[in-house]
Amino acid sequence: MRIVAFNYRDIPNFPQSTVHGHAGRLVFGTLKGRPCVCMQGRFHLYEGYPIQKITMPMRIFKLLGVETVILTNAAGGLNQDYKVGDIMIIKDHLNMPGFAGNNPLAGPNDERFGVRFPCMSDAYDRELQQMALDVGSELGYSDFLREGVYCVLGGPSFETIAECRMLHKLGADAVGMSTVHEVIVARHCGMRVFALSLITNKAVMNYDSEEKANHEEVLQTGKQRAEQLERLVSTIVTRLEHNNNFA
Ligand SMILES: O=P(O)(O)O[C@@H]1C[C@H](O)[C@@H](CO)O1
Ligand code: HPA
Repeated sequence: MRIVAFNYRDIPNFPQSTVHGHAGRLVFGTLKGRPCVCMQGRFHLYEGYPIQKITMPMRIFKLLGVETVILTNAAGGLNQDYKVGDIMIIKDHLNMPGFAGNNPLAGPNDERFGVRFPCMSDAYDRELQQMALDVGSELGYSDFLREGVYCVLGGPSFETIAECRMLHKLGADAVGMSTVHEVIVARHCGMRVFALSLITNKAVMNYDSEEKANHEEVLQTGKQRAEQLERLVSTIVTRLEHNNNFA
């Protein structure tokens, strides 16, 4: 596969990755003939960026002709059935910063991209979720493939025990610090969205627990599952309809 990569720092007005483990490159290439653009590193509220800046790449992708966006993240497992290393297909989200008014679409609506009040009940494409389940089963991943609700918080501090218990009660299966803002902007401008969480750690829910969430564990679990995640995502991409949905 021939690729062309650009460092974020060389792209005018593009935000810079500040997180360890996020390379900060935009990579263009083809996957079995399908043109793709990949972000090696995304942006987070906790890096101090305004929410519109975090999500700016989505609008750039729309202008480049992208039709399908695939997002992946690391998340803490709230669902007690989840194990570290599980891959969760995101079927819905809880947008906590949004509850407090921090939504990437706040402010004047840019009609060139979409409507003032976009629907979010269909944010995560159901056909792509089913395709991921089918691909996962063909690849032998069914034992660690899940479907669930992702909850975004602002970070960077990990959650307290009381917060984890509350989020679980509210219906979240996993908690993280990204993705949802991009999903909202991608859906606003009509791109199809598919998203996955890798459960990199178990959220601490119990006052007797000795476990402590930490970024090293997140990176380590990411490395352990990287190959399988890559196979899952690349197989999904190669099954997207030709001339229609390019990631
Ligand atoms: O995939 P993302 O960037 O959402 O990963 C999570 C949130 C923080 O960046 C980091 C914390 O360990 O993992
Ligand atoms: N909480 C929030 N974000 C995360 C976690 C977590 O436990 N793990 C990876 N990203």
